[in-house]
Amino acid sequence: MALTWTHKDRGEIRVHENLEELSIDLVDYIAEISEASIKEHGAFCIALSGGSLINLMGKLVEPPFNKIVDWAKWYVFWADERVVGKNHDDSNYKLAKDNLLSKVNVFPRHICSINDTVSAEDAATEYEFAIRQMVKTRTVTASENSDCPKFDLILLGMGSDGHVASLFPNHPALEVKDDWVTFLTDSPKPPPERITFTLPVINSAASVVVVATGETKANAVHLAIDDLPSLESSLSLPARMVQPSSGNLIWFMDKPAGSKLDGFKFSE
Ligand SMILES: O=C(O)[C@H](O)[C@@H](O)[C@H](O)[C@H](O)COP(=O)(O)O
Repeated sequence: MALTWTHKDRGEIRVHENLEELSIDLVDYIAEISEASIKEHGAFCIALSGGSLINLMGKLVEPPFNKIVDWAKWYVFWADERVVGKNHDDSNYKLAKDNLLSKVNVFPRHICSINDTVSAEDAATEYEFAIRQMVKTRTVTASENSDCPKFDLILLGMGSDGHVASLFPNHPALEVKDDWVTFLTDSPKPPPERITFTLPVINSAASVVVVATGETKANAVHLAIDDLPSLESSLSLPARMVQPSSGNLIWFMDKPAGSKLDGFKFSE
């Protein structure tokens, strides 16, 4: 059974016994937000990240979720993507396609992936243009309190350095405020060339989920969530900068990842 509590500033925290329990809760939440979004505006606009997140979503392709989700109303985006061929093993598109999108009835024309034949800079520019077009046609909702799109759900993984999407500590991409999508050619996590949603876009989402599993993430989870002395809180930790202006923020983690959290330590 998950240990769940709400932090006064940092959203809802769900610490699961194991990955099986986490993955069931995660897909249950995704299905819930999908249904609510479709009811509200006729579509569900979800942005994926790469890494272990996609495997933790695997139960979406199994009963009952594969039957209860209205896949025809899904529009799939990427919160970050490696600038490699879409058939390259490093591609987040390929990861999602092989493990999820090829197994459910999302319409191919509703899958908004990058142009993998251009530079990182051009891929970011073109991706942002594509999203802007979908805001214009009201497929993607516009945020009421920023100049950004309001994705129904942005799913983020988190690195042991506290990066989310392809926003890394102390990287200039963290400072980009006017663009929706930016690019980097020096990612500390290979491959080096990536595009990524900017923080304003992430923080304009209706719901943001951060998934962190394993002992290696425990310190970053602590720094991202707990009340810290001023010195530590001034750290350039991208996961701590995820602060949706009006959306929900939920942290899905297993016990090892949550083991250094103040709330968790006292609950043992
Ligand atoms: O393209 C990427 O590399 C991901 O989007 C990245 O942000 C990932 O989500 C984290 O690095 C966590 O990855 P793991 O869950 O595999 O540790």
